[in-house]
Amino acid sequence: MPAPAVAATVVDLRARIASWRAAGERVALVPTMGALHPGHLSLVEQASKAADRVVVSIFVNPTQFAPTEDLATYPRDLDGDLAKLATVRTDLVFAPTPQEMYPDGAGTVVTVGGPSAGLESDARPHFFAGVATVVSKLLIQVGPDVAVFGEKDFQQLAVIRRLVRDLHLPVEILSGATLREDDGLAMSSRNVYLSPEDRQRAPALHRALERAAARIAAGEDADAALEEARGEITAAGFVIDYVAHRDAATLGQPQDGRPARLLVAARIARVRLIDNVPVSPKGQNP
Ligand SMILES: Nc1ncnc2c1ncn2[C@@H]1O[C@H](COP(=O)(O)OP(=O)(O)OP(=O)(O)O)[C@@H](O)[C@H]1O
Ligand SMILES: CC(C)(CO)[C@@H](O)C(=O)[O-]
Ligand code: BAL
Repeated sequence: MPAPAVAATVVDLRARIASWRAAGERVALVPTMGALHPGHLSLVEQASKAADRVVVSIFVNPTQFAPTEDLATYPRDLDGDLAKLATVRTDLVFAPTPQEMYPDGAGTVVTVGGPSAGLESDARPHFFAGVATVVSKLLIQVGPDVAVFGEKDFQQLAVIRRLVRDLHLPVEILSGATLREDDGLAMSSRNVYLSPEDRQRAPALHRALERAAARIAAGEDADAALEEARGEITAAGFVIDYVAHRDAATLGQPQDGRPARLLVAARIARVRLIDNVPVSPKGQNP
């Protein structure tokens, strides 16, 4: 397939989408920060099954980075991303500049309650307002029927579902399963920061979560299972931000009989990784 067309301005984006709308076509949006990997491409494939036209946004959103974080060094490779998108059906890439997205004087911030509290917000207090603001803008700019987000960013997914619900945005949010490397490490654009040694250690995150989830599902004490997971993750060389057992929908405390999730964020050297796995409700284990 040829490389997809690129729109850099909201005016151009809207003109192209208007022509599809005039033909009665359904539109899907896949928001990304680029440096695409197979996990992103799986979301694009899911989008192409749900709509006639697929828009992928590539924008490293400055408002979700703290001044101490990696905005300047975040991997960027638009040409490489376009070549990867040519292998799946993408009709349009929206790649705005920061000035296009946040024109001088832009001062509107979207904050979401509920699932934003705790976890990522404890380590990155600025994060969800930045994400909610840029995702609101993208949803308003594109006006898609569906938008697809990855379960890898599980709290982000819950925040976006709440944003869409609370603002009555007319879009269906779909989620895509986490694609993993063969050794279980969740694919992530930031994995390129890992040294070869830390790359060897990194699958410990997923292994520890899976073990703890199996123990909790088998009826063992959740606090003990989490403590053992923390020990394994620390032994692999990570500094833990959180290892948590939460209700999968609200991200509040887990409730008996409702789907739950184990979530982790941890740092190895200067690289911060996140991951999560499901826990089957009691009585529903294989
Ligand atoms: N391994 C994966 N499998 C499926 N979806 C993913 C995966 N990694 C990221 N995504 C999803 O892709 C979308 C864009 O994410 P983003 O561009 O931040 O990529 P990322 O790999 O998560 O990068 P980062 O290293 O910044 O976390 C998000 O909805 C995210 O949840
Ligand atoms: C949703 C998103 C594209 C907003 O910048 C980003 O947080 C991401 O890539 O997960
Ligand atoms: N995938 C989440 C984007 C971020 O960490 O900024």
